[in-house]
Amino acid sequence: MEKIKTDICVIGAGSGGLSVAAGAVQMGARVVLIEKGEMGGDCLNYGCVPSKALLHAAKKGLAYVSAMEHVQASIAKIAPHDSQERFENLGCRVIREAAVFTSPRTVETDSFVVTARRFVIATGSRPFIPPIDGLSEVPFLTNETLWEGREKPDHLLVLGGGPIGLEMAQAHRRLGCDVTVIEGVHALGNEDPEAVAVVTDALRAEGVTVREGSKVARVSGGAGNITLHLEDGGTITGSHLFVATGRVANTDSLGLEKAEVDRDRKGVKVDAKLRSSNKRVYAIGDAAGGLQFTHVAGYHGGVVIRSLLFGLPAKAATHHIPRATYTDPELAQIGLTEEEAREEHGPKVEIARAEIAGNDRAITSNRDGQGFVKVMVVKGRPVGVTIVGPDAGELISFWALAIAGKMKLSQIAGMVAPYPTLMEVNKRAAGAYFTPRLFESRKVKIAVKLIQRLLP
Ligand SMILES: Cc1cc2nc3c(=O)[nH]c(=O)nc-3n(C[C@H](O)[C@H](O)[C@H](O)COP(=O)(O)OP(=O)(O)OC[C@H]3O[C@@H](n4cnc5c(N)ncnc54)[C@H](O)[C@@H]3O)c2cc1C
Ligand SMILES: NC(=O)c1ccc[n+]([C@@H]2O[C@H](COP(=O)([O-])OP(=O)(O)OC[C@H]3O[C@@H](n4cnc5c(N)ncnc54)[C@H](O)[C@@H]3O)[C@@H](O)[C@H]2O)c1
Repeated sequence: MEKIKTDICVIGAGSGGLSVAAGAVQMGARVVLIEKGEMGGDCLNYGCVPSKALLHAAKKGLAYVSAMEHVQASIAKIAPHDSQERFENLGCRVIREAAVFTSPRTVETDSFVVTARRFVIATGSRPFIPPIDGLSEVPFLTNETLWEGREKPDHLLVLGGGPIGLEMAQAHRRLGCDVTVIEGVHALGNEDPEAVAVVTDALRAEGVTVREGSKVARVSGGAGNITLHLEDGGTITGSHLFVATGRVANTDSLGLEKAEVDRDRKGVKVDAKLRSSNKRVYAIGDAAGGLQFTHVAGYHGGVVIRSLLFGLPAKAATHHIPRATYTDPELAQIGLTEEEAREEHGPKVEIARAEIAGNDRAITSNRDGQGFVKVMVVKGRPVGVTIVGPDAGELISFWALAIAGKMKLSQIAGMVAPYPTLMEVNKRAAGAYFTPRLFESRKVKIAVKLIQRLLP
């Protein structure tokens, strides 16, 4: 076994690990990066990239096989950016083996013993497979295997109506499959119910069957013919089953006990600085058990770099983190939903909103269906925004800046956006906050009348 001493050892070369490794090595630290699977992790190989590529191909009306080819071509185009070669050229020592802690300061792989001043656990997550009777005896797909298919499923059963389930349900429907989503509770259960209804209505209108509150008691059948037996006695049969029922952090086979790193059901237990119970070991991204998004893993990377390299106190916050589900229409959220805002701020919350249907660019491009921007306002500042409609994932970034920059709604309403753009809907929502104050105020009307009489 070769022995290596380094400043920073990063375990996992996904969105989080790569951000730390690239940043740290380019600022002069010695970095060892250990990856047991594909460089780029889930997002590039089994997550964001293939799912967004498939959604695009399906929207463009590509045939199934061409759509899957577009998926692989998209991955191949991005892969060099995350490749072993690129990271070695940056100066990292890249090891392509599985890492296990053997002590609080040592990690081992098949061929190496790595001692480091600091470790970063960025090992991501994997699909959670629910313990349903018979499930393990039938062939089923997950986000790790869905992209290998070259034969279009006749009828795809999607277990789980979260972002993964709904995105892939819509893509497959548009690729010509029959699709049934079976969701145990509510589809997109963490999101604003009014916005979710816009998405599920659109899916249903396209022919996706979405069954909410449906619990599966048992699974039977075999390849090409799988039956879900529901607790209410009903059955649903399809040709393929895609399981998208949540995620489990990859922390169970890392030897964390030897490293004196505590974990719980969600992942490695970390403080606000993303440090574990062993102060030399940090955890970021999906492995840290909080929000599970690529941009969060990248943000975590930036936070720990400040502390790893410069010893500066840096904490990870969540109030300014946006998220989006890329169905058509898209659903995006930052900060508090209406329900959360009312719970936290009570009667202090005011809601300002604008409808997509009132946006001229949406009308001219035929995208003026259902949808809205809803802004939760407390003392003149946004504390949360929900957007459902075309390009909601793009439109939410504007609010990410506003919330991170603690901007007032007056500043946002004062912004000039080019006409005609979808972006104007954001300004209109901010403006809606002032409408009753300006246009429905007796005091304003009296003041204007007086001033008009006095003006020369
Ligand atoms: C279908 C799907 C679609 C998604 N779409 C989006 C999206 O549109 N937008 C978004 O923001 N997020 C999306 N996500 C979530 C996103 O993929 C994850 O949040 C992100 O990949 C987490 O990054 P990470 O660095 O924490 O982990 P990962 O990217 O999973 O990387 C972890 C890496 O660690 C490696 N590893 C694990 N254990 C070890 C070990 N012991 N030794 C060495 N290496 C190890 C793994 O092989 C893996 O490569 C999606 C996820 C899925 C599944
Ligand atoms: N657009 C994006 O940014 C994007 C896309 C995909 C995934 N992701 C990330 O990946 C995470 C995981 O996505 P996900 O959709 O797998 O998980 P999820 O936890 O968000 O949703 C899983 C859904 O499955 C349901 N479910 C669980 N067990 C079930 C059962 N036995 N029968 C029926 N329904 C069941 C849950 O009620 C839930 O609604 C997301 O929360 C998100 O952080 C992000």
